[in-house]
Amino acid sequence: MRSAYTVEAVRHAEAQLMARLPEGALMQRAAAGLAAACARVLGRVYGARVVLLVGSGANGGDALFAGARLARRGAGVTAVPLAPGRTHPAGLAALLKAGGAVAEDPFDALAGADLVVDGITGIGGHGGLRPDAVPLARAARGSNAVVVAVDLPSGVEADTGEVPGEALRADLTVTFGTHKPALLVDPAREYAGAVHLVDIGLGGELPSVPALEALQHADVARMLPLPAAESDKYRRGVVGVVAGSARYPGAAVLAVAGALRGGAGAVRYVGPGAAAVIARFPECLVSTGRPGEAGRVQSWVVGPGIGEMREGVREVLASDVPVLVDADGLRLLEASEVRDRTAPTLLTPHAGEAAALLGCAREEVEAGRLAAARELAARYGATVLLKGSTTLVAAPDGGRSPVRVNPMGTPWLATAGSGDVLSGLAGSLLAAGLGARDAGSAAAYLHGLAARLASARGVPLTAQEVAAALPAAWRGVRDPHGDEPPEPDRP
Ligand SMILES: NC(=O)C1=CN([C@@H]2O[C@H](COP(=O)(O)OP(=O)(O)OC[C@H]3O[C@@H](n4cnc5c(N)ncnc54)[C@H](OP(=O)(O)O)[C@@H]3O)[C@@H](O)[C@H]2O)[C@@H](O)CC1
Ligand SMILES: Nc1ncnc2c1ncn2[C@@H]1O[C@H](COP(=O)(O)OP(=O)(O)O)[C@@H](O)[C@H]1O
Ligand SMILES: [K+]
Repeated sequence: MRSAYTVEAVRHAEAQLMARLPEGALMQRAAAGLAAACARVLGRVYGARVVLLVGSGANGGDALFAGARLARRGAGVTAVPLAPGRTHPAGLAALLKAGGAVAEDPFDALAGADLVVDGITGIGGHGGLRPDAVPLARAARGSNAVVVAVDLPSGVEADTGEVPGEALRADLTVTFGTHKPALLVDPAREYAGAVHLVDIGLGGELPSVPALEALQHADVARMLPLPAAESDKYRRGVVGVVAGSARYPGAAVLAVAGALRGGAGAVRYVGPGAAAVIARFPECLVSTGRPGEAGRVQSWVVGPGIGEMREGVREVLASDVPVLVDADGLRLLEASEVRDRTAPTLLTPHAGEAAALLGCAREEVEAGRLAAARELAARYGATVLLKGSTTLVAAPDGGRSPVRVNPMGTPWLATAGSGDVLSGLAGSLLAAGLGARDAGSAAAYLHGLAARLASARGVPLTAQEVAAALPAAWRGVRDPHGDEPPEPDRP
């Protein structure tokens, strides 16, 4: 499990640690890790031209001390102080002593740089880049230099992943002690580039519950249901799928395709797509009546492509088993039908659906995903899986459990019907006995991994191919020697 902590938690942990260490020791650890990462990026330090963008806080101090280390190894290092007179004094002195200098013309320096180090703001920054920093950030991005951000790309909000104004776009972010939410949640995550975590000894001082957590292969492998010797199809769990309509028969097929690969012992399909489903999946139990008449299930999935089937949503929400509501189901539900449930509910909106549920604009959800997921979970008393470039899973427990962020996706998933596959898959995991938070986050993980496998080397994928790659994804997470596939190329 990887985790991310808020600024408050980081500052508290740093204070505890600093109280036991000589003054400046922590910053030296950070600077050493930063300089080593810069040296790896440069390949050859001697003769390299390095420009430091230096803000008024300790983030600038890190940049200056790392610059001093690079200067001692023969790099030509110049600093661009953004708040002259408030530059970290010891850091600046160290840089000058090591042979570095203050840049005479910042834009000339940036134009000729091999490496730019962004030390404008870290966890203390708020409100986006200030006007004087904007042209420098743009010049850095417009140069041929590799841009390395210190702790965070300057201009992003550490705790939320929001980007309120302009921010600096980095190729690599070297972060200290722990990830911060902004490094895992879009839009900020986009600005960070690759992320390298430097251990500065903070681990033991951080609280046991982080703000965010991201599953890894081993975590998912532990959650996935395995049939035991005594299992039969009913004990493994039956998932009921209410999906599709005359207008969208494909949604029924795709949701069932996901459900068949989620570990439940049987899939019951209920709705007008029964003929299409049985033609494609003879292993599915189908009926055309009402959900309440279809026989017992251990979970329901309701919503993909159901059009105006309001009655189906109402009936399923009135049941006493876990329910996943997706797509049209989210439009048709009454908030009280969700809030009054005693069994778990998992809502799986994309940003547009989340905006409709919250009564705000889609852009607002996309700009503040973390806040939107938490707010939805609180308002509906349901677990919320917010889909999109960053998929988040928030539980309705007032922040007691960390929000899960899915590290395993690919923009190739932005293809029609892939959400239907996800809903079936997550519903199947619910039927197999996983809690809503685990079912949602494990499903998003497998779904993302399947998509990465199916789109390997940059091949467009279809929703059916995502479903077909799910067995390979299960195998992948279960393989103790399996490598996690690299992040797909981002445009
Ligand atoms: N604590 C530790 O032990 C360790 C900390 N470490 C490092 O310290 C970093 C945190 O340092 P920090 O607290 O000094 O804040 P920081 O991110 O440098 O920025 C705040 C300064 O910027 C200013 N400012 C604010 N907003 C701004 C904006 N939009 N645009 C421009 N300026 C803006 C604000 O001044 P203002 O002008 O508002 O008075 C303030 O002076 C952390 O990220 C890590 O890198 C490591 O060395 C490990 C040990
Ligand atoms: N830019 C993106 N990057 C990564 N994943 C994405 C992106 N856009 C969409 N997705 C994923 O693709 C799926 C799309 O689901 P959804 O929006 O419900 O589409 P549909 O209704 O067509 O099935 C979700 O799993 C979502 O997280
Ligand atoms: K920075």
